[in-house]
Amino acid sequence: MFDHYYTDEMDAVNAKFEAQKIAFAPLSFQAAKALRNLGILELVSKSRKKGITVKEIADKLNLSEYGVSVLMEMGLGMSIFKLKESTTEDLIYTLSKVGFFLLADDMTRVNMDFSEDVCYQGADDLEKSIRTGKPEGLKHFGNWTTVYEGLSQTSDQFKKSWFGFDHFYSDLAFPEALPIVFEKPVKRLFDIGGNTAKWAIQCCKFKSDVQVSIIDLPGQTAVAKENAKKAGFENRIDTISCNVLDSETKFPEGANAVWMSQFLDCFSLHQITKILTKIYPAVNSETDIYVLEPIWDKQRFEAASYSLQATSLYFTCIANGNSKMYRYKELKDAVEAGGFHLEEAHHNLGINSYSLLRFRKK
Ligand SMILES: C[S@@+](CC[C@H](N)C(=O)[O-])C[C@H]1O[C@@H](n2cnc3c(N)ncnc32)[C@H](O)[C@@H]1O
Repeated sequence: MFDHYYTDEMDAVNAKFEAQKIAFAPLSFQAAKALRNLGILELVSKSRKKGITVKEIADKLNLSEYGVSVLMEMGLGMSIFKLKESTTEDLIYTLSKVGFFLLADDMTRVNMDFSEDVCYQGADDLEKSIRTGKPEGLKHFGNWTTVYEGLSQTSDQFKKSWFGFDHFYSDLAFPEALPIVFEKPVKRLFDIGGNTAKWAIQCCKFKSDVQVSIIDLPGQTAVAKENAKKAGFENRIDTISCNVLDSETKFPEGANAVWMSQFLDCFSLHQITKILTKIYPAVNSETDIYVLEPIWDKQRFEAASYSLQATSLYFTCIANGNSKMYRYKELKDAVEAGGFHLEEAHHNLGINSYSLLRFRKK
């Protein structure tokens, strides 16, 4: 945990400023997005140390000086721009470090697109979601109980930002997870929540004799099957369509390893234990159960913890109404309550500090 989670050292002047940032957060978010999407950040970046005026930006981008001025002034307040000392009447803007990250940092881009295309409208229903325990914001996209039921039917823009977000985070941890999982011989691996088959395909490329079964909802297994075929692995990757929460769902037997990446965060702690209780009879004492998750109290950087804390709210108002990004102990305890015990934990996988946890039957 970061030290300042325990202390309150900020002076009142700065604390009041922080409170205003929250009070105006919807507007500042939209301003930053407009600065990025209208090409203003890029133009200011290209002006380098020389800097650029509102008039120059307005002329180059064919926008009104009024429109550019309100965005630039808010950007100055948000520390996206810095002013250059000048003798002229006009303010001369340069790009700050914050502006650089908004323009060029992948994590910031992926988070902003996800906030805009997946979360923004539904965030207005957050309070209601907390009261009802349902993802009240999901109705903006379709009439589903969870986002996973409708994922394959959402708009291209929604899918682009949802998958961009999902893949950005887990993809970076996969290369470091592969040698750990395949340290021991794995002939058959079950990938629960295997989604687009990204992990399954990487397993097949990494190990020439592994067979992977993807277990997921029907909309996702159809896409996974297609992707496995395109990658030339249709004989080594099969799919099993099911809802893991249905009472009739039984997990197949015969896996040396069970893999769940960014999967358990789709469920409440109670449901996590229930899923593990279902896996229990399908595995033996030699089967390794792998859980790959970004855990907010295991992050090296505050920006990463903050991203995860914010992602939890997406689960509340859009995804399902009852899950979140977990703390290490609560996640470990929920899995262990299903009849397993933790064998090893690797933290800090990939640049986003994923945790890879290996469990076995008690
Ligand atoms: C966040 S994605 C993770 C995808 C992938 N494992 C990764 O690491 O990028 C969660 C996956 O779990 C699946 N899922 C969610 N609820 C499910 C359920 N009740 N039964 C089966 N699969 C489910 C979703 O369809 C989705 O493919």
